[in-house]
Amino acid sequence: MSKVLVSDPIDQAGIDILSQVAQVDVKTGLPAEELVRIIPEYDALMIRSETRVTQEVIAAAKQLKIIGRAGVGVDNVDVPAATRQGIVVVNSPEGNTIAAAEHAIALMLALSRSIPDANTSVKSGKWERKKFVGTEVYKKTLGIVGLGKIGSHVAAVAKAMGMKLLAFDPFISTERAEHIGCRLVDLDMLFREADYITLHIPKTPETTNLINAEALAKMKPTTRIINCARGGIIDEAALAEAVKEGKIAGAALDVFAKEPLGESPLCQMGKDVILTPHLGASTAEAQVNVAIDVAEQIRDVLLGLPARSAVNIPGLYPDVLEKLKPYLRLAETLGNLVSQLAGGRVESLNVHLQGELATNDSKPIVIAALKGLLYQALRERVNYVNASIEAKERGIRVIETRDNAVRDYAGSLHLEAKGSLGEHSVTGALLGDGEIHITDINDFPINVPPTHHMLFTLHRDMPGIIGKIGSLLGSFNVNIASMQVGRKIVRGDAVMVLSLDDPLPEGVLTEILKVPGIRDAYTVTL
Ligand SMILES: NC(=O)c1ccc[n+]([C@@H]2O[C@H](COP(=O)([O-])OP(=O)(O)OC[C@H]3O[C@@H](n4cnc5c(N)ncnc54)[C@H](O)[C@@H]3O)[C@@H](O)[C@H]2O)c1
Ligand SMILES: O=C(O)CC[C@@H](O)C(=O)O
Repeated sequence: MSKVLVSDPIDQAGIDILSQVAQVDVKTGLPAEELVRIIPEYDALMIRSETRVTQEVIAAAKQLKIIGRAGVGVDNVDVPAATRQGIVVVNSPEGNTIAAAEHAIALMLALSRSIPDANTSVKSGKWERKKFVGTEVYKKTLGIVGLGKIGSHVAAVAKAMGMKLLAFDPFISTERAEHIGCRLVDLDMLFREADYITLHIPKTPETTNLINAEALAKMKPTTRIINCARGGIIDEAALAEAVKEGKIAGAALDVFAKEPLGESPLCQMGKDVILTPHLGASTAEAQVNVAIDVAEQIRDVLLGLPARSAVNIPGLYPDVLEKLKPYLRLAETLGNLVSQLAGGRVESLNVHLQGELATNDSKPIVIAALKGLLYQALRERVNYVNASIEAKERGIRVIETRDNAVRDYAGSLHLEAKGSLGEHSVTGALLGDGEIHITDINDFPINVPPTHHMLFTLHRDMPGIIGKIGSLLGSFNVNIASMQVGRKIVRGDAVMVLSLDDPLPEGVLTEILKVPGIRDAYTVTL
């Protein structure tokens, strides 16, 4: 039975789903070295934002197939290291959108009306009505940085509260922004004009310290900043200084460069700075959503099915996969076959998609072909996650061409590989019942299903040659299951394809190559 480690607090709904297919161990708050020590026994890891899945953890995770992040941000996972090791990383892109957006709105209102300090004041027996005079958000300008899922929901709520909306998002069209009710502006203008600035962007090299001393200097003394996105997007020391000196009016932060925050100048600030401990996603509803979403994906991957929100493999959604599955098998088989014909150290792979295959998203097909191509070198280590990276690292040039004209088959795939045994090509198609057929080898037409042990020869089409190969194999006690010859012209060059019941014993290939008329011979295991 598979084993899943849940290393952060996850809603029981997720644990229940995982328990259907695996032994689930919930061990939260593990020190880093303890996680490295125990991770080798697990097939899946489910986390929220606390667990740091570092390169060291991944290197130790010899059995791990999937890391599930019950939330959006995967910045606590070393995704490139996971990809390299063939581990799928999945998240829940939408499960906590509403929770995070509502937290940003709550912080904006709490900041405007000093709610946390007013609450503390009343509870301490005071009645300080003058001290807590606030400001309204109605008719104020809200600058939204990042107009994705959360930013868009914040925009909808803010618009309903009568706010004017500016937005900065270099990846969103003006039409989309206008549809949401926002005017797209550059960052400089947003900094200068907004009364409230709310951040809803990922932390990337471009967004790290986006709000620094220079940016803060452009803002109005009445500006308030809300960060419910990621720590590190704001330079916290510069922010504390700006609020202290009255360069801006205040800030409300849910996320920090280092979490837990611990000692920080921000903790010394009064009512104009509000801090929450990364609570954006912490609603009962969001926790159920993300737990179910991610647990279902872990369950599916453990059962050999695709994940719907993998961040490190192309979108193999179940419906797409269902349609493509036979073609993925075809691509893998042909990739494996052509790699054995071309020999080790393949330099280039040309993937030519024909007929209905040319009209589909080709990325999964190319990946499947690479997975097959690398199988001889990497065996079970190569999968859909790391095939492209492994091919790139081996310097394999991948060329993709397509031709949507339908010929003999609805869709067929032609692979050409250049390796240490020269250039070789194979074509394959699916028959009506989904059975794979090899329809061409090195431009010689054939029609054979792939089998476990195969022998291919290139020879001169002449009387007696087939009989000689048959007798030779017989003398080594190798049983031939089927045999077919493909030729372009009579008594010209030809290929012979034999399906064998047994692997070819050592030395037989050398004997075959000695048969007069045989130019080349290859054994293949599929
Ligand atoms: N506080 C929490 O608990 C909590 C909860 C959920 C999500 N989040 C965080 O909120 C953020 C937004 O999440 P989302 O679901 O809306 O993501 P999303 O991918 O839907 O939206 C992000 C938007 O940022 C834009 N963007 C990227 N780089 C940008 C840049 N340099 N400048 C401006 N815009 C840029 C993208 O075009 C996109 O529209 C993420 O960082 C996520 O991790 C935090
Ligand atoms: O796990 C959490 O509570 C935080 C989640 C949030 O930061 C996210 O990126 O989804």
